[in-house]
Amino acid sequence: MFQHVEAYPGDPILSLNEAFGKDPRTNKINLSIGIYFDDAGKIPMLPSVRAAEHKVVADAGARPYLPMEGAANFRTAVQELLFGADSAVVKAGRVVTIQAVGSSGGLKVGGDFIKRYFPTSTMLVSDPTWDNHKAVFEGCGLTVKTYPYYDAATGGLRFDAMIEALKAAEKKSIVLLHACCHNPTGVDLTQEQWQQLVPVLKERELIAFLDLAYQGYGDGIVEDAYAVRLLADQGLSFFVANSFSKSMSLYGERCGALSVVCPDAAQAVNVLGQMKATIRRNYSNPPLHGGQLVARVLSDPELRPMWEAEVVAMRDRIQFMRRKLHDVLSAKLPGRDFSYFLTQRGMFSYTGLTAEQCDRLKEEFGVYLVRSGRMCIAGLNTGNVEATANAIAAVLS
Ligand SMILES: Cc1[nH+]cc(COP(=O)(O)O)c(/C=N/[C@@H](CC(=O)O)C(=O)O)c1O
Repeated sequence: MFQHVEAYPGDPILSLNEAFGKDPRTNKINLSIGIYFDDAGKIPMLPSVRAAEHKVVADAGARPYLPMEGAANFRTAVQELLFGADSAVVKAGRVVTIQAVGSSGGLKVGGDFIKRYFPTSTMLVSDPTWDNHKAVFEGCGLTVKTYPYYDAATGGLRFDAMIEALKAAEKKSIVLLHACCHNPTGVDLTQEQWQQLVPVLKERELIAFLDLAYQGYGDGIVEDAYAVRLLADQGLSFFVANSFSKSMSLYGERCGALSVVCPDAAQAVNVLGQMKATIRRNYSNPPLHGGQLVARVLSDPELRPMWEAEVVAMRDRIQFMRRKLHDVLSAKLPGRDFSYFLTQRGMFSYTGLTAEQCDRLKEEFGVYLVRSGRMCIAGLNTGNVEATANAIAAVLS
């Protein structure tokens, strides 16, 4: 019956993380999956989220289906977080926001919507990009191609090449852009470069699809929404998927959203309607609990500042570990340049380590990086940074 079903090779990130979990070594170090671990190596339950959960559980009652588009309080809170409390596009009724099953669900719903209404459009993603972007959008039936992005020679951005490629892109191409904290490279556009990108998007009638999975891990919660607010202020229509997995440490609660900025309120009504239909065809309606935690944290005057301070602390700890690893490695291998750990931002750094070197790190030292050479800095802590540096020094020597 299923003889033709081929074996699953595993996911480059999630299956590696599962392998880490099964690894019996007590000195193993997980720098693979994009999860924030605290200095004790644990996934935190943020105090603001715990307090919200107490309130939500105290008020909890029946568990009805949510509307296809999700809970109204969640959707409103997301719009304020992404676009700002005084957003003109929100006030004009031009923004559609749906609650999704993680931002992965938002990407999928967005991809299905695009396939139906822009059937000949190509999806352009950065080279490289998050491992699952290509799979999600190809799963929607879209053709996925890349635009130049990462400069392996400098550890930075090939901005000119990126712009040239987008200037040559077919009209109505969809351009996937990481709003901040690029995965896997940690290399972001500057605000000036975002400003230079806008006229190219307009001239070529390109449709931006922003992925904002790490809001707060770059420069700050508001600062990391810069690209979203710039494109909205500049009158562009675009998509933005956002996640609370990392910013609220709610990974397994699957809390994300998809927003679409439309040209006018009338079109927004129909876009919302067809988003609902697309959701119904995918998973019918989103989960209740996690979204209510998010809505409570974002809207509660006591919990919101608590959460914002918690995000600062997570960002600062990652920055501290970036500096620590840079210093320890530089001391061990003085001739090598590890400055990319300091210039790259957010949760990841692109180490330039080969797949074979990553294999050695895992097999010989129990240090897990994604085979692309991506390192999740948030997996580093004061207890494992020396061992990590020793392992990297060994495979580089
Ligand atoms: C850019 C990006 N977008 C979306 C997601 C999915 O987020 P969620 O809201 O939980 O559905 C992730 C997750 N990335 C990490 C985990 C994973 O691969 O699923 C990672 O890159 O390790 C991203 O890195």
